[in-house]
Amino acid sequence: MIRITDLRHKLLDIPDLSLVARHIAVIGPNGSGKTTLLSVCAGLEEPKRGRVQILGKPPSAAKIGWVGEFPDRTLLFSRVYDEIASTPRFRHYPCTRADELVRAAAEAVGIVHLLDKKVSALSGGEKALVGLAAAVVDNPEVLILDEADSHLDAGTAKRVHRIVRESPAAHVLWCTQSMDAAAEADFILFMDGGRVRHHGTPDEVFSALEGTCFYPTIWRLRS
Ligand SMILES: Nc1ncnc2c1ncn2[C@@H]1O[C@H](COP(=O)(O)OP(=O)(O)OP(=O)(O)O)[C@@H](O)[C@H]1O
Repeated sequence: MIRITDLRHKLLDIPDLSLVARHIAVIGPNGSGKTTLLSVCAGLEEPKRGRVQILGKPPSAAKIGWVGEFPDRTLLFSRVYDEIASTPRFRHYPCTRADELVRAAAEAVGIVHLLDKKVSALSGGEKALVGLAAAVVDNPEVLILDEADSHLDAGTAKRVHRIVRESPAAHVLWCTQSMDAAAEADFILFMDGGRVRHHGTPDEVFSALEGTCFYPTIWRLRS
């Protein structure tokens, strides 16, 4: 469970929210607080007031895989292999185990051909895939992705959605501007002005958003 209690931080104002669903999409207009909420849940920002508990622990104690909105700002190593290997190496895994994990993550994300490349030579979408491989390499308890699909072509985005859906993480907290992707989540948070304005299943949330630009295109076409 992800439990939010009396959270006040920057523009966020979320009195009480318990999230038990596995695949949770966070949607809402620009500047509504999605990234801020994900950053607090990932333990990257300490809230001014209130708290977030991830699986009964503070975020800093949970095993979290994080993919930021701007991979250029979050990838630290010059070689793709070293970026994906950073978590197993920080955890002092034996070299052979770290190598197995890196190759399995690269295989799952479809970037084995990039392993020996320099990160600086990659496209934006390739960097996003490297960030995803680095986030899933050591089977995080919770996977948090901030618009990880925004740089990707439609086919690659579909593959990423599948990887994320099939991830063994207890929760995937996923911010996206693709309402069609959000429609496949188990649970949706719709944010506006730092508050959670709607939450529930895709049916519940999107029925409240019918007639707005947040209604999924695939749903509009089928009706
Ligand atoms: N200390 C603060 N107090 C109140 N609001 C703040 C503070 N710091 C930043 N903000 C506002 O928070 C908003 C940024 O929120 P955030 O990046 O979480 O939004 P977002 O929903 O992820 O947006 P986008 O879809 O554009 O990525 C901005 O409008 C910014 O001005």
